[in-house]
Amino acid sequence: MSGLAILTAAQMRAAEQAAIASGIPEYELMERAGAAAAEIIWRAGAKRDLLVLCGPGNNGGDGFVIARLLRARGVPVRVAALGESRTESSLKARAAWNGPVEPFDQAAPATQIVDALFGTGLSRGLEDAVADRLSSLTAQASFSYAVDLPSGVDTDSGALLSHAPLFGVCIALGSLKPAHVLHPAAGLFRRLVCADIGIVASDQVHRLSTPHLTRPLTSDHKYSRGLVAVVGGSMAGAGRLAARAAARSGAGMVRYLAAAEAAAGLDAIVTVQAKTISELESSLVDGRLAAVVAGPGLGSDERAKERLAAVLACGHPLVLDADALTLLGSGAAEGIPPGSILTPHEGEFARLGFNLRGDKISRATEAARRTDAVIVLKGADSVVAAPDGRVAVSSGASPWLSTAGTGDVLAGLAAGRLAVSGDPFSAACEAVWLHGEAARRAGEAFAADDLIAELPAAIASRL
Ligand SMILES: NC(=O)C1=CN([C@@H]2O[C@H](COP(=O)(O)OP(=O)(O)OC[C@H]3O[C@@H](n4cnc5c(N)ncnc54)[C@H](OP(=O)(O)O)[C@@H]3O)[C@@H](O)[C@H]2O)[C@@H](O)CC1
Ligand SMILES: Nc1ncnc2c1ncn2[C@@H]1O[C@H](COP(=O)(O)OP(=O)(O)O)[C@@H](O)[C@H]1O
Ligand SMILES: [K+]
Repeated sequence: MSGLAILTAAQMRAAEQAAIASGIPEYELMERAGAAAAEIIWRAGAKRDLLVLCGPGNNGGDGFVIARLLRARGVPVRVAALGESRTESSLKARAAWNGPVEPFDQAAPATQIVDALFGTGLSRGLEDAVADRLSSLTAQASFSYAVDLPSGVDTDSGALLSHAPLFGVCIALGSLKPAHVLHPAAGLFRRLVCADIGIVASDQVHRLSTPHLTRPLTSDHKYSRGLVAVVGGSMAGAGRLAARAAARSGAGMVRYLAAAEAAAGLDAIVTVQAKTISELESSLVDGRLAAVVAGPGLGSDERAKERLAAVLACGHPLVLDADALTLLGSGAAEGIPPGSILTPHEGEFARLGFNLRGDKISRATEAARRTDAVIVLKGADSVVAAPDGRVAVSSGASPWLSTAGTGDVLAGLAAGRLAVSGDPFSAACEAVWLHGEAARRAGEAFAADDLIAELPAAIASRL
């Protein structure tokens, strides 16, 4: 289920070198990049007047190619450069443009603007005057395009090294980079297009793609489709949200292991009284259990700790979220059964005590390696990392998801998908995608309960 590859700046350079070694000259890659970007711009803006802003490196070189090719199609093109070109290929592209080049700080606005100032080679923030002018020219244009990356973003972390405007389209060259999917950088464009320039990239790290789901077989029964248990705690509502999401995930059966008298809920969910530790332990002794969810509403007192210990000892694949993660704390690296999924948000991730720095993809990857579990590091950009190094990054989910209880829904959904397939990485990827799709269908100002109601339609869309 891999999607578009995501390469760091160094991996991109290595892929570029491999392409060059295979016989494609570096300048040919620049021509391909410029041609692909020019085509996208032509389709969007046709013959509207265009200003191309070119930087000193190869990103600027791409800009000169874009300018030349669109001029040849009859577009009124102006070019403004930030100083001299400094690379062999960009010098060649500038010479081939063979037209006037205005100083960057004096360029007048245009209907369309192309930011080809900096791409993957940006090593520090833009000077204030440059960043301000880029923002002002972009704000005045009706069509705006960032070539490869919006100038000012850190390629590998998605951090902003200097402030940058909002672009209409970002044209990623050759492959995606982390900044195309990680916030805040991923919020700097309305549309993302990836132009193929013939670079071969590993998709070990990729953008989350739409899953391919399957219908139950005629030979299936409720246990073969996957039995999920949700461990209730002191805040029963959160556990019930997880249980109800699991019940609409495609799994065959859901048991809710109640810590108190169970309130009425979805009748299809089998409520099992599991108030005491021995009741909980015996309810977890069932070889048919394919996934157990713990954490939503579990609580953080002594009783919660004992319940979590019973869950960790049961041996079934787990989905651990919320209070379970907080209780695990720095003990997360030990004792998690194989094939499990952990779904922390950034706060819970910090409490897991790995003391990891750096970008979100690297931190999630390292945590997956240390816990031997799939990590879903949630947020506006959710990173799903497997212990073997595979990573899928989701971005573009509805910000309306930032409402209480949606994480509980994700945990239940992940457990349901895990029970269906038994594969924790694909289950986590499917859950994140379905969660985002359900949010899209739920529209605005929804509650977590509304998200659950949309799950069957989200699943139906991928059968
Ligand atoms: N990889 C591929 O396959 C392909 C890549 N291609 C394209 O190449 C792009 C990468 O090109 P690139 O490496 O030349 O870097 P780029 O982003 O143009 O900038 C580097 C220059 O900027 C300078 N500089 C840095 N920060 C600065 C600042 N704040 N303010 C001022 N200056 C600053 C830096 O100087 P220095 O840091 O050394 O002082 C250096 O001179 C990539 O994004 C894509 O568009 C395609 O052509 C085809 C295939
Ligand atoms: N701004 C946002 N844009 C997109 N998705 C978001 C945003 N904020 C939160 N989410 C998603 O919503 C869910 C929130 O989970 P969580 O923080 O555990 O909330 P809760 O504990 O209230 O259930 C996660 O799946 C997260 O990825
Ligand atoms: K750029």
